[in-house]
Amino acid sequence: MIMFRFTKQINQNQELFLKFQNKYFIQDCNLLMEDKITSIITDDRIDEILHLNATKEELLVILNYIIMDYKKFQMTDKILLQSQKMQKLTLEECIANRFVYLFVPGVKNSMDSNSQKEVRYTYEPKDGKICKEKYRNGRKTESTEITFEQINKMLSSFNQSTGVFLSSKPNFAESKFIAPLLPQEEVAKREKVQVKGGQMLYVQQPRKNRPAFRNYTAEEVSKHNKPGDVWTVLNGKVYDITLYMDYHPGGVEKLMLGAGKDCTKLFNQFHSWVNGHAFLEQDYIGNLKH
Ligand code: HEM
Repeated sequence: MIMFRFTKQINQNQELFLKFQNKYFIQDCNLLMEDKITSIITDDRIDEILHLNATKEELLVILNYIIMDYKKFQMTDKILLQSQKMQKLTLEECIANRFVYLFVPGVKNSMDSNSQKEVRYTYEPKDGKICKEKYRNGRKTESTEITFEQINKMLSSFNQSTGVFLSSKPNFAESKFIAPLLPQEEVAKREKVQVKGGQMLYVQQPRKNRPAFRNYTAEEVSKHNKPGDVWTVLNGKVYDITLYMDYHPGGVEKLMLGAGKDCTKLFNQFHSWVNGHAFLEQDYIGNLKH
């Protein structure tokens, strides 16, 4: 089991110092083992790459993806990869050297690398795709498959200097139907609200007056934009999210921003890692007509 392990120190300049060290560990005790898992431990979460069958290229893409996600989450581009001797390294060199430091200046020191992280992600390359799973307090909450192509696309549209996806820029020509993005400060807050009940309760709700499954125009969708009758479009699919309103961890107010609109960009601005369809499958009422 290989652990790429970030541990953290604070230097004199109060900079967060994540040490990414490819040593051979058994999780939580420093013993040698076989190549199995690449773990990346940061402040808020632990990322594990199950890379028994992964090529170097796949490992590189996954690491890139995690670092991008971390930049996005921390709203920073200030992550530096350095060698033991403080020389700047590329990610490729890091993988080859199997020893690298990650610097994230200006982030508060809150990590205890041994403590149980609330959020854990695992990545497993399988048949040309990556199976990404999310666990919250040990319980699996999401499972998504991402292709390498999708990741490469995301990486190329990721604006390294602002931590924002370039493709998320509002297009004013279509802005009437596309829910507008929110300022970065708002995204950084990431407040969760108290929801009515769990996903199970939402799934079990009786569904009445469900419209027929068909293709809808943007205009038709836009009429369903009031509390008690809310539709939205996510990745070309139309959902009646009236019932979901009370179960959205980000709250009703945020969800209403996508009411009667295409919320895909807004959705990705806040949580591109969430598999929206998995949550809303029951309220999938059709596709958007182009
Ligand atoms: C329409 C489909 C949507 C679904 C199925 C959905 C689902 C979710 C889920 C599952 C979470 C918890 C995420 C986690 O624990 O990592 C979440 C959180 C959140 N969502 Fe949404 N969401 C939707 C739309 C939106 C939109 C349009 C916004 C726009 C402003 C938004 C804003 C938020 C915020 C602020 C949080 C809390 C912070 C966070 O967990 O990052 N969501 N949503």
